[in-house]
Amino acid sequence: MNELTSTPGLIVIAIALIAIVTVSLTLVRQRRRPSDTIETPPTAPRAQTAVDQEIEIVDEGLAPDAVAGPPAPAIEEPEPVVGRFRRLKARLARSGSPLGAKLLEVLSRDSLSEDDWDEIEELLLLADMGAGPAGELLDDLRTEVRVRGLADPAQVRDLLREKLVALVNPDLDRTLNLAGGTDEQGEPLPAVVLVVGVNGAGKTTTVGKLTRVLVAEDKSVLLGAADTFRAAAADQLQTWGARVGVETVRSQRDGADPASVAFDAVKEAKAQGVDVVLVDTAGRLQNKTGLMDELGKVSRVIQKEAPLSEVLLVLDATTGQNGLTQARVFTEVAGVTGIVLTKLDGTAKGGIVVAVQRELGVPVKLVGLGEGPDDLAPFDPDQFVDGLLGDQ
Ligand SMILES: Nc1nc2c(ncn2[C@@H]2O[C@H](COP(=O)(O)OP(=O)(O)OP(=O)(O)O)[C@@H](O)[C@H]2O)c(=O)[nH]1
Repeated sequence: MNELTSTPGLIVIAIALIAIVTVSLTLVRQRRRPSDTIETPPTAPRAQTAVDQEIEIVDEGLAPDAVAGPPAPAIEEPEPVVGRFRRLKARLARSGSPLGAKLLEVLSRDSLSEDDWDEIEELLLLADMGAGPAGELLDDLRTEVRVRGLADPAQVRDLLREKLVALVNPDLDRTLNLAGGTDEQGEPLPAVVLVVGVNGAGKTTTVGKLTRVLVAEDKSVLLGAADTFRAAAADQLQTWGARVGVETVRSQRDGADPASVAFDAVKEAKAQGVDVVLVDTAGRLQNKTGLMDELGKVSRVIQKEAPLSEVLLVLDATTGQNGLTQARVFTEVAGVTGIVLTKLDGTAKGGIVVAVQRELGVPVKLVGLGEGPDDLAPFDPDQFVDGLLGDQ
């Protein structure tokens, strides 16, 4: 009989096969990234607290479920944040801003007549800069051109650039406050970023893009889907998170109390010791009182767990001056600390940056320049003005 087919031979072969399979499986498991195996933490029933009473927690579906997720797709690596604005600048130029080519065309005329100056003012107004800032810019420019006797279009253009940068105000602090602070025991708390704004402005997309920015900066992140108005919004957020291995706390119930979800998200972020928790909210309340009640409650309840580090108001740049009225309500109600101006790639109204900051007294901190996952950039006044003027 052949040695290999003898009983001891078969046993040796079987042992060798088992050993190979075991070693292979171990190697595969080790190679898998930890975020592929995000699991739902067990949800122990919790005792009713004062906060629970205020927010009338309906336990079913509200606990950190919540941290479930669709089957994890391959984890993506977000683009580095440095240099993003430079990459996206061309989109501003392509959006056909009247502050760009057309303005420069007027400025390059031999000597500027009264009609030319009127045309310049009209272009500034069309770009949604607002009557106040547009008038100031025009007066300043006119005076300086006359006093300095500037005739060379290139010099006038440089002066315009300088004045535009000054209007956008490079001195404002645009850094995101992501310092989490500590609790009474000196334990670190997560930074809590609340994201507010009217529906359709791009809140969920912005939270998704911001998650990627933070992941690219090696921060640990947790998401809270407090937009409970629309179940699809939570799904959308969860998908954004899952793409970069970030968990989402959400309710499984349509119309659950947003404050309750926000509370659970911050509580879970504390328990997990993550750096930043981003809370997405709904923006479709009909009136100011309703909005005030809901956002007030969300922010009060969050602060029982950790202070708010940032309240970001997401504004759609394409709504121009009309969006400002709604924006004002949010700033009154929610204590906004920074603006995210979305869809700047799709508007010829870049002047809205100036108007928004003037009207609301809050700096634009981030801008959305496209629908791609990494099309969100920290706002840079110099690069922005260059983009408007069509400098690549
Ligand atoms: N071109 C462009 N589109 C954007 C940008 N930001 C968001 N969008 C699009 O705007 C649309 C609305 O975005 P959402 O994030 O769903 O808006 P939302 O404010 O969360 O809306 P609700 O959940 O209904 O309150 C989506 O189609 C986004 O892809 C941007 O910077 N540029």
